[in-house]
Amino acid sequence: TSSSSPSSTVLQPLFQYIDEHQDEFVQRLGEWVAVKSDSSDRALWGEVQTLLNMTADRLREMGAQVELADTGTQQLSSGESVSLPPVVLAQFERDPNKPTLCFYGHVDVQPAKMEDGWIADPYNLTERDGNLYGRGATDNKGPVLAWLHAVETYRATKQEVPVNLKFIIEGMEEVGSDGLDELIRLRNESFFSDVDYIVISDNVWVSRRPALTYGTRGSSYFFVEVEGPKIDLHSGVFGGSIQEPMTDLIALLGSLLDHTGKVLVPGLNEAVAPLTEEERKLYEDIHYDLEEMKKEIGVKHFLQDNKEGILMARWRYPSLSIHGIEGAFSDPGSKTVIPRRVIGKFSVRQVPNMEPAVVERQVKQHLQEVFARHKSPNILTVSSSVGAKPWVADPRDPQYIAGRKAVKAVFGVEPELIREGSTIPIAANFQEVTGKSVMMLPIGGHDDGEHSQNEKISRYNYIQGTKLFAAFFHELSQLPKDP
Ligand SMILES: NCC(=O)N[C@@H](Cc1c[nH]cn1)C(=O)O
Ligand SMILES: [Zn+2]
Ligand SMILES: [Zn+2]
Repeated sequence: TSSSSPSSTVLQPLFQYIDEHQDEFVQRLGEWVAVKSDSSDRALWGEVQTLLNMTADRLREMGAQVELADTGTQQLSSGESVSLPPVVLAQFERDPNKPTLCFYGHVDVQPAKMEDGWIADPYNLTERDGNLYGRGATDNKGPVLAWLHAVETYRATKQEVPVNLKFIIEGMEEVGSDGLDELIRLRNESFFSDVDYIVISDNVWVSRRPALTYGTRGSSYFFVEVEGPKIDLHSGVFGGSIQEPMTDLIALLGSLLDHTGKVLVPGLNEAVAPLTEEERKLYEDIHYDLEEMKKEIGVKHFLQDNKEGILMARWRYPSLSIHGIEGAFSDPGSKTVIPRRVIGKFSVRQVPNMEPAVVERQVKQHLQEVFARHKSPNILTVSSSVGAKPWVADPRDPQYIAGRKAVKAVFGVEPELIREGSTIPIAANFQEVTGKSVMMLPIGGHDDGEHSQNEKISRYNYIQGTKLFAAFFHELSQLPKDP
């Protein structure tokens, strides 16, 4: 059995199979990218469901027992309620002598349109210079498939998978994982009862070095609606005589943060966990090339002037980003309109020890106070969604030892220990509700452009990442058993 063999003997045939089947793995990624599973657009939830079905079918073909679990309904602002896409829960045959690993991932994506500046159709996976371009290539279809292919590799090479495996795959992550927290609570005593480790691969490295991730920021998403006249108006006719909704909105949005990036909502920064010396030291060893990163994203300078400052701003301090204005005139040309109703959209990334419910209250109160000072006749409505908590794990947990060994086996280097600025809405729930060890094992490159135009994963990362997951199963099975 694998438990008595040296790692290289076990892993070599697996790695060879992965190398030899890489074109099939890329082709399957193409089939998945072609499904427009954009969860932010309710009209595309059918596509989300299609991809969840494809995932379920693939898992069944590999021998898993699969359930498409109901996650309830979502209440729309109109009062109507709509059924949420289900969640794929899969489990392979269980051996009580093996540790149990549960992988969580998502198959929904952010929106993508050619006119946003994509070089090729975002839903047609395109390979150029060793990179596989397409929406969801790295976030998160590529990594989800890499886990499936790692299992397939063991089966195809007739090696016993050395861990018990469970999969939880959803289609609503990009909009806050609606319904998933409740499902986890409901299944805590059943599906999760025998799980030892939960692993997520939904982020990217921070440099060219592989990484293990032990924290994510939380997030609350806000909608600030300002409603004025009952119809859009001619700015030449009415301009100067009415208080315009857009002017109110811009003032509200402008009150949220200053030019240094500091969030100006009273009380919001007070909860932030103080920086300890031990934590500060962790940042010293991380590789991060400021100059390269500036070139890559096309900025002249960052708000901080050193590596530690930038990474801390991304991982351990809150931030506020303004995303867009619905109802504003945004087409090319010069329409001289006064929009009657506009909705500003922004989100606040949160860190330990911030609480989304508290942040949401503070933000709403701040906006209402600013608006009241303007004495506007317009109507202000502020609502929020997502409400995801930050997550931080203990990187000394045994799962991180297995992760480190797997990285070493595939890439020949030690991984960096990093945190992540984006949000996995369910990560903190996994840890709090199930009490299990949670780790993120990313395979995406630092320049993959999650959520951006021309998102990609490199063929190298996709294929080596598949090997990493195959090696991780093995290394996890080699950890000393609990006394
Ligand atoms: N790959 C993780 C990711 O992109 N998560 C989203 C989740 C989210 C947060 N607020 C709304 N959706 C992210 O933007 O971090
Ligand atoms: Zn993701
Ligand atoms: Zn994402």
